[in-house]
Amino acid sequence: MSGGPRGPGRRLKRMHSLCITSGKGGVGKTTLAVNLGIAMARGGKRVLLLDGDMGMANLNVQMRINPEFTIHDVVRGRKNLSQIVIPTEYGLDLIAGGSGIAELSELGEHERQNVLHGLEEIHGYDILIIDTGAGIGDNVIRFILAAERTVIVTTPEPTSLTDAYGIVKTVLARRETRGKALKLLVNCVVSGAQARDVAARLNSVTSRFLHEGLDCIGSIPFDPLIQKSIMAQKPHLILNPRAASARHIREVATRLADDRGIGIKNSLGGFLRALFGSG
Ligand SMILES: Nc1ncnc2c1ncn2[C@@H]1O[C@H](COP(=O)(O)OP(=O)(O)OP(=O)(O)O)[C@@H](O)[C@H]1O
Repeated sequence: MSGGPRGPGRRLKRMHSLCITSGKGGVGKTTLAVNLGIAMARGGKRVLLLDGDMGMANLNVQMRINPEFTIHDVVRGRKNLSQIVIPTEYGLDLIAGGSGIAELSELGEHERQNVLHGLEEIHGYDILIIDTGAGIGDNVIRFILAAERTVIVTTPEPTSLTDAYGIVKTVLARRETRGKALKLLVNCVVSGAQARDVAARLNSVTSRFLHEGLDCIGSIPFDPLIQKSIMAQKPHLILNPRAASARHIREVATRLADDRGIGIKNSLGGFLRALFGSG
C-alpha cells in the first residue's frame, strides 16, 4: 500500500529531493529511479516518485500502472496534486508527469496556484525522487536547480560519458547550481574495475576543465535480469532481490537515503516553488 501518509494531523517533515538524470537517453535512469525508490521505501523511507520526463514518461509503464490523471490535470485545475498521487504496491507513491511537466516551467499565477493548492495534504514524505528526461533541456535544468541532490547516470560507453560531461558542464555553468550535490552513478558495468576507471576518468576531466570533482556514488553491473524485469513490467528488486545488481542498487539507495550534511530546506511546496522560479 501507499508509503505516503496524507491528511491533517501528521507531523510536518522536511523532504529531501533527489533528481535522477543523464546526458544521454536510454542509460537506465528510469529503471534506477524505480528500483532505488523501492529500495529506500523498503529501508523505511517514505518515497514519492515524480515522473519528470515529459517526452517519454515511462515510470508508470515499468511498474505496470496506468495513471488516470497527470500533472496536466493539476495545471488545468481539474485535480489537486494530492488527488493524482498514485499509491503503488511497492511501498512508494507516484506522480505521473507527462506533457504537464513542460507546462510547469511556464505557468501563469492562476495555474501556479492550481499546482500549489491542496499541497498540505501530501506532506510526510522523506524523499522526492524525480526521474527527468535526458539531456540539457530547460526542464531538466530546472529540476536539477530545484532539487538538493542530483545523480547523473552514465554507462561506460564513450557517447554516454561525453554526454554526462556535457550535463555537468551545463549545470556548473549556472551560478545557482554551485554547491549543489552532483553525483555520478555508473550503470551497466562489467566489473568494479571498469566502474572505477569510468568514474576516475570523468572526475579527472571535470576537475581539470570545470575545476570541480565529480564523486561517484556507486555502480550497477550489467544484468540481463534487469532487461527481463522491464519486459515483465515488474521492478527488478521485486523479481530478483538476490541478484548482485539488486544488492548494488540497495547499497546506492542506502548512501542516497542518508541525508546527513545536505542541509535540507525543502518541503514539496518549497520544491515546486523553486521549480517555478518563485522562491
Ligand atoms: N544494469 C543494467 N543491465 C542491463 N540492462 C539495463 C541495466 N540498466 C538498464 N538496462 C536496460 O536499459 C534500457 C533503458 O533503460 P531505461 O528506460 O531505464 O533508461 P532511461 O535512461 O530512463 O531511458 P530514457 O532516456 O528513454 O528515459 C532498458 O531496457 C533496461 O532494461
